[in-house]
Amino acid sequence: MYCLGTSLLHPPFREINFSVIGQYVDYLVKEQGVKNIFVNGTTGEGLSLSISERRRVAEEWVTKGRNKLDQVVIHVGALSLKESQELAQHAAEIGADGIAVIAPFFLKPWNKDVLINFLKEVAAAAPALPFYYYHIPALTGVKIRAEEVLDGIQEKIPTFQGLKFSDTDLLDFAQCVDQNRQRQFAFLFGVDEQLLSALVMGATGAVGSTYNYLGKKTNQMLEAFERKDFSSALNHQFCIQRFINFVVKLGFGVSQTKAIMTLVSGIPMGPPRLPLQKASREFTDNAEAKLRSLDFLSFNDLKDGNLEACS
Ligand SMILES: CC(=O)N[C@H](C=O)[C@@H](O)[C@H](O)[C@H](O)CO
Ligand SMILES: CC(=O)C(=O)O
Repeated sequence: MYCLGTSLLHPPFREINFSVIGQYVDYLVKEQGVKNIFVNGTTGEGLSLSISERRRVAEEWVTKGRNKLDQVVIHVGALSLKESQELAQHAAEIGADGIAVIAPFFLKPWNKDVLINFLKEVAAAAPALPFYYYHIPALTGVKIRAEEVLDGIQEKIPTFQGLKFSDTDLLDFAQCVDQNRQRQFAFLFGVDEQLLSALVMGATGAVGSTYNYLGKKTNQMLEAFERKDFSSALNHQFCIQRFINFVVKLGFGVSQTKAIMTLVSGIPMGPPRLPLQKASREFTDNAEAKLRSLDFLSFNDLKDGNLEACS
């Protein structure tokens, strides 16, 4: 069974608008079929929030998601080990389902052992919570291969539950799977445009920004893959890629995700925080036209004779 996590939260507005989180939960569950949430990660600008904001955001997702969501995993990574531990402990107190941690990215661990020592100290602050290592080398600058990090990790971190792998190195990803076949780890893939390839390599789930608004489409791909209908799965992946490729060429990142999600869901995600800049009007208009042409934003009048439509 695959769990399709979305990455969230988009803190709506520069001052976080906590009041839309309940609506956001309902939208993801009902409209996108997404019931696993990854809070305060990349897309949620977790590292741009203060510690007290991170705590409140986590609380709000856990509370509003109760009896609606399957899992709420809180990203608790920080440069300060102490803050990271405090967030881990808080996640346990509020009843989150797991915690995830990125590598510290200013003063960096230079080898696997040092990185694991850091992760271990965070995990120990929440000894009853499943722990995920969030591998995102392009953003942290910590390039230690995930396959190395996983080697022997369970002995060091007894709560180790899995990997969130946000990198395009499928050799590294596949080796993580292959070398841990006897263990019940979760292998969550984080490059949405390549998810199908990762599924072939043994991914057990996915966490990504586009599942906010392409969750339903991605679920169709997961279902096709599960019933071994690989040609349909590939068609779904191509459709998703047509959109991602289009926005990547315009310049795609966290700000643009917020703009698209506001457009598609109608829930105001607000602008990002500095140092990010709000997506331009031109970007949003182009992205909207593309979503319509692919029928990701369904408008009946477009369906007839639309060669590009994906649904
Ligand atoms: C670096 C980054 O933000 N990655 C996101 C999550 O991990 C992905 O969901 C990408 O936004 C997506 O794959 C499009 O490239
Ligand atoms: C996209 C993602 O995985 C994150 O927000 O961390």
